[in-house]
Amino acid sequence: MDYQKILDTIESEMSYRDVRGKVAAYIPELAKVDPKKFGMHVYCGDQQHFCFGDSEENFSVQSIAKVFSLSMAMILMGEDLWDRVDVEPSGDPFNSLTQLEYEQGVPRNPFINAGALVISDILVDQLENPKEELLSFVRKITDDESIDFDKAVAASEKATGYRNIALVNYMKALGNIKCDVEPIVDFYFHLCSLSMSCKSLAKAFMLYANKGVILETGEQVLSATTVKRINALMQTCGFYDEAGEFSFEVGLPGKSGVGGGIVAIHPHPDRYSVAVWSPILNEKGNSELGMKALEKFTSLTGISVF
Ligand SMILES: NC(=O)CC[C@H](N)C(=O)O
Repeated sequence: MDYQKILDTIESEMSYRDVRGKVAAYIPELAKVDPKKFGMHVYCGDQQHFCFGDSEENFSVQSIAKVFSLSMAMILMGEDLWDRVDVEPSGDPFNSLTQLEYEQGVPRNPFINAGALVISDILVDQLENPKEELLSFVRKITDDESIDFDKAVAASEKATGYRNIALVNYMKALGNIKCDVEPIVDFYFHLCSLSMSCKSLAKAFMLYANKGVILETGEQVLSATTVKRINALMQTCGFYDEAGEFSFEVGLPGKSGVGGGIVAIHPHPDRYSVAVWSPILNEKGNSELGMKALEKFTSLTGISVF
């Protein structure tokens, strides 16, 4: 498979000029990002890298990081986790409050904000230094000690994070939050502020394409069952109320973030991970050009899970 040729085709045929959406503005720091940015990176099971454009520039990964916090919570809690958060697509926007009222404060899945906030509560409750341990986990699976939070993005989201603070308060009232609200949202805003590139995301997500084993070292970090569950959740819930559309167009488990990044994986044995970044979002909060680029990628490679 000539991945570089396929990426070159995508780069030459697609542009930010083809899309109409807008860069996320509800987090003021994200509104400053250049909408013209476009990069893509593929990492394969034989450790080959292919890329184009701004693939090595760091951006705010936002909700993509919810996959890392979920992984850590599954290591800590195993199947008991599912008493606190469900595994169903929500069909609602990522920051919605409505389902919580008639579902007694149990979020539909770990990738909507409510679910990721319950996961944050678990990590804050059970870990000595949750932010440091999150960084250690991500640095280890990426083999990159330079990965860090973007403090300006975390502060910007904290200053405007009324909905997320409301979600935690509401779930606390319904008995599904143990810790104080402040440390939970502080952890969550730092989680979302993680700054990574397409290259580092593709490296990190090879773990999920490779049955929980770090490709380069052979270390088993997550069990095969855990990875099966996380990939299933990425497939069914990774794009909120556009999860069906992403499955339909791209056909891979994946996760998006309002920073304009998308990462997707093809599991063992034809393993690859692919990350794309274009900050212009569609109305569902997913990268408009990123989705189109991934649709083209799986059409041209002919490799998707379906
Ligand atoms: N979809 C996203 O990337 C949302 C994450 C963002 N930090 C929020 O809580 O609103």
